[in-house]
Amino acid sequence: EQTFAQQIEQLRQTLRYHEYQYHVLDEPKIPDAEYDRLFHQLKALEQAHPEFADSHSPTQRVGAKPLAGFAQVTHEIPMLSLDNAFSDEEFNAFVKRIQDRLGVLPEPLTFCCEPKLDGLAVSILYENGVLTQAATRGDGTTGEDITANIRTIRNIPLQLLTDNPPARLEVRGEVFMPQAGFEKLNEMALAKGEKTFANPRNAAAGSLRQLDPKITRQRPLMLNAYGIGVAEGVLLPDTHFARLQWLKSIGIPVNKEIELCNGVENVLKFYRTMAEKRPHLGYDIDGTVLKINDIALQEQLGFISKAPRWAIAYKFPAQEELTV
Ligand SMILES: NC(=O)n1nc(-c2ccco2)nc1N
Repeated sequence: EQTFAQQIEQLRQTLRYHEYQYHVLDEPKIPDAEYDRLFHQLKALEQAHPEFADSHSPTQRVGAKPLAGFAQVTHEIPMLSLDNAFSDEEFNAFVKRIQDRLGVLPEPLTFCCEPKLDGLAVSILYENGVLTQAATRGDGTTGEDITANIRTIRNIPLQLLTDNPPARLEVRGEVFMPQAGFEKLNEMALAKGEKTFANPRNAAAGSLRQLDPKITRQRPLMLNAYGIGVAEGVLLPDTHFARLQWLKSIGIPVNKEIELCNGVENVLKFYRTMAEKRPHLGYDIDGTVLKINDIALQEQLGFISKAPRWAIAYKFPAQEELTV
């Protein structure tokens, strides 16, 4: 005979497991109706026994009342935007710049190749395994706190699926709206005489900027992780691809098209393959993102900050504040 606390905890674990199977592995073990039945059973138990309330329970996705505005969040590690290539020549020039900068290079050079989802970049912070904050990319340094809205996205876990979670883990990824959900949303908007969205990216942006999480919750949004920002209390794998696999293993959804390519020819083949797949992926992509897989090489290469390499500001010493 289980206590109510044990029943509640067991249902929470069971629901987290099935969310992982469905949203991360795409291998549901039970029909949706069974999941819904368990979900409502947990909701009823939690309502009958508020002493066991837990904000990280799978039922706690729509919490807060509408916000008056969005707080600002400063990214500890800037979320910089990507440089672009529009031809094989430009990609080859990118590789040549790397070779010139690094001198000796492993041969072949391994790239982690990813579809470039056309959504909104976000940063999601997990502290001791629980989701505590989420923010938009903003200008790369400062974003908007959209924690309440991010919590409503079904494939984002409220708690990491691991027994020894990192003290702090910042997941970076793209929130997007699949095409089918976008079309259904616009149909409903038309039927209700409301404004429609021009494309899934605008729909995703508009849905994340809702001040009322109850509205965001009704929008068919999804996350695909593509990187890690802050990571404390965990030893991360030393390649990007292995880091993405690790994220997937602890419950974070990662796009299934991502693969490793050895050498420029295979990278360009991935690019052409993704171009062919593009019309029937079910979500918008606007290209591919091709990353050096080895983290040590990434760190050697670093970032070209937004600042131009050709100008410098020569400042006067700070003036003593005039005390009035
Ligand atoms: N949008 C998108 O799918 N992205 N964006 C990155 C990225 C942005 C900065 C570093 O990596 N990676 C992927 N797959």
